[in-house]
Amino acid sequence: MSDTTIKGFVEHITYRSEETGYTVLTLCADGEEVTAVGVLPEIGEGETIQCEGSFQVHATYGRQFRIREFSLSVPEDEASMERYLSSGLIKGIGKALAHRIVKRFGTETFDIIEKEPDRLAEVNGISEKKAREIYLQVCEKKDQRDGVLFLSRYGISNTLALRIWKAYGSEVYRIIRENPYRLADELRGVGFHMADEIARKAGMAVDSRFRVGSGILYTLQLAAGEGSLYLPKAVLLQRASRLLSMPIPSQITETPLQPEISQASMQQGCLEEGIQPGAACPPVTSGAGAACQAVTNGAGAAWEREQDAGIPDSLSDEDFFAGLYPESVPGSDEIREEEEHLELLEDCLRNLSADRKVIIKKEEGEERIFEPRAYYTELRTAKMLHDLNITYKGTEADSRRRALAAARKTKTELDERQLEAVIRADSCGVLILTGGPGTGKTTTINTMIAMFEAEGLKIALAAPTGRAAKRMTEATGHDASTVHRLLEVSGDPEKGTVAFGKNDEEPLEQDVVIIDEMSMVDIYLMASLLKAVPVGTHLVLVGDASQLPSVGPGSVLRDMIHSKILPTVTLTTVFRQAQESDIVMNAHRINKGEHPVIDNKSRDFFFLRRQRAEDIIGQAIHLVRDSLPKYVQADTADIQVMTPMKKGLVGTIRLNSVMQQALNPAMPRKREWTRSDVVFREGDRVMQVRNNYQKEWTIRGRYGAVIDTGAGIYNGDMGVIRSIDPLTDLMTVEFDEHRCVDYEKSELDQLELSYAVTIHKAQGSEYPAVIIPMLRGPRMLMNRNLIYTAITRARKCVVLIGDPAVLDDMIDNTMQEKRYTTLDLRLQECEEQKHQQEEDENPFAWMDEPEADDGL
Ligand SMILES: Nc1ncnc2c1ncn2[C@@H]1O[C@H](COP(=O)(O)OP(=O)(O)OP(=O)(O)O)[C@@H](O)[C@H]1O
Repeated sequence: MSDTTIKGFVEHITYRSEETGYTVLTLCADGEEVTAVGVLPEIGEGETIQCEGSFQVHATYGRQFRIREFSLSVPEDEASMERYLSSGLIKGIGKALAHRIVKRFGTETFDIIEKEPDRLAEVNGISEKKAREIYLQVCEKKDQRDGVLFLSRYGISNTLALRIWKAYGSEVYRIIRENPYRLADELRGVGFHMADEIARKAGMAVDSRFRVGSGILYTLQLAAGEGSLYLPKAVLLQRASRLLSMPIPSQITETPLQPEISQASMQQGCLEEGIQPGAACPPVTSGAGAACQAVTNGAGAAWEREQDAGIPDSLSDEDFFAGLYPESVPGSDEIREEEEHLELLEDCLRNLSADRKVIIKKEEGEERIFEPRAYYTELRTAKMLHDLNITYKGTEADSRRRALAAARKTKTELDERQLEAVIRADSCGVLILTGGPGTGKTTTINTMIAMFEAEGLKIALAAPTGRAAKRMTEATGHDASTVHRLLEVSGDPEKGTVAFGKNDEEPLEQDVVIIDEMSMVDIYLMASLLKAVPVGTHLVLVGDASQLPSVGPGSVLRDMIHSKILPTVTLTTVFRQAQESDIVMNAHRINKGEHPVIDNKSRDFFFLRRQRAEDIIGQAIHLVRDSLPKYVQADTADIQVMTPMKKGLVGTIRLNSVMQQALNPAMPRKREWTRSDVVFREGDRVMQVRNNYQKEWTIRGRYGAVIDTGAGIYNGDMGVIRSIDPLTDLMTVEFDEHRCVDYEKSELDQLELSYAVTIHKAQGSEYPAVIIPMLRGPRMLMNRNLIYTAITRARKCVVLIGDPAVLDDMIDNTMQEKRYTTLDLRLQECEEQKHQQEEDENPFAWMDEPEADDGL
């Protein structure tokens, strides 16, 4: 059908998607009403537009005009002008005033507004000030629309274009012409690839310094997404070259994976050295320490994100790693090209450093490149931890007495290390308590609480996720909150506007702060926490360093332990004995690289051999629906299937769809909503997938009376869809403790079906029974760390279903992606500085230093 041009004013906007800009509107053109559809920037009713496109007949909606090209016109006749001014687009002008303005100036109205705005004051009811405001608004609207239209030509969505316009205003034309990469470097939501596409359309050279510089910064951001806080220069330049599709200089190579130094081996070291009662310096996990670098498993979280970014299911290890290595030996031309390229990269890196966009540090035999925020956050975190880590001198004997009294009061038989931990929590500013499942961490925390309470101290308990906080509350009998809630978070983390009410100016008032599940705390949350903890507070950090690391950047728990600067007690005795819990014993075996016996003679650890994905899923459904609830005396909703991946034959996407059909099939009386092919049905199990601090919840009594209200639904919170109300257009989800939350359709992106969840998402939660499909997946993901984390989520029963060889391979696979972090090094630097300072102040102090105080 041939293109036509129509011009008219927007009489009514029937529908508009803010996300895509898709708009359905009624256009009044030559006295005729036309339904027009197309992707348009933000326009208002009353505006005059000119559109190019064609008339088509839609099967349901009939004849409509499909807009291909679009431009805004200044209203030309008096009626359009009046309509525009009174449409509400210009604040402060209503119908009557618009009428008076147009009556006064006629068809020259817009000329007057733009060129002689002062004359608006001639109209009754318009002061000079108001005239100026009208002028500014009209100009601003016009400029904004022109800007958005200009950006849309580069394929930028309207919503994003509007944000770009708000950030740069009319400077955007120059930015696009000179350096579109600024958008990627400075604005959330604009990635390097988008800026690169804009630059390509704007005709920018591929070896432009702006492009290379932006590529380097983007490479650092990607590394942060995988958990790293810096990259060694060689690694950075190689990854950046790959991103920029430029030759990879053969002078630089990267080792992407390396064996994990497991918690077990760290503990082994500790066992050998032991924690000698009376050791002068704080006992630390060591042994493997010298060899142990800040290595953590970032692979999983990163892999999950990459899956979301569209990596095909079928990607094999070979495919994945193929991209990581140079393919062939270069010839002389290629070598020259590589050299030039290396020079360009180095030069751009120097410029970034001069502009303070990166920090380059030479340490430990290499050059390291940090984003300034990452560098200073680690540095400040180390400094704050170091400052907090005071030893209350001369109190050791008192601390021991208090710890023993608390143990007596709670009728707890503490072993040597547990007692050591309680004493150090009292005598030190910072204590790290670490150990695997069943090693008595909770018991130790409870004794600490009793001790601090007896001293009349105020205690705060917190954990990184809602579920972990709930578990902490149950285990201690004391209220625990999320760390975010403790710090009185406000704002929206998705938009990067998080603020904490508790900080260095308004610190926490409690005398003792105990944080559980520390393995999930990333460096930024840690820094925010420490800011709010004043020196003199007792900070107790509890966690299992063998669990998956935090989703966010950093390797906080492991680095703190590895630094050997902070008092650390590692619990290694497993108190839950084999006859009582094979889950715990097997988890410890797996952590040490041993293979559990899978003869199904256990009461809580089972392996069901199945080869085909269909059989695995069928078996999982049978267990969830029929056998496990009775076996562990729990609700069907408490039996959790957890799997390594989102995609694939037994990934969460597929499992959720199949399990939904089996456990909560469609029925005429069950209402449902659909979002991106996923059906959300009344009765479905769902999980909140991001923190929403503002989301309000209500608890109602039997007859609907409100019993309690509050705000905050967190990433990982699980619930059931209770109702979908067609009248209010709201979906009500009931979370733990009967907290009911209403969701609008547009908020469905905050929820996912949760019949099956990824192991990463289940981190920090516990369930009565856990089912884990064992089917082959990417080796990078399927490692010991992951299976250890999955198994330790179960309280009463674990059922693995699939191929036993997969379990064996996971246990043997200790390869994981390296997280580049330096909190340990910074802590050591703080300590060195302290010694140096002491030495400078009194260079002969060592001469009259007493013999090492045994501390206890
Ligand atoms: N010193 C001890 N002597 C005997 N039993 C103990 C001792 N300490 C803890 N226990 C028992 O061992 C079991 C596990 O202890 P606890 O729950 O404190 O460990 P945990 O490390 O917190 O475990 P998880 O990480 O699995 O929650 C509990 O039944 C507890 O009563």
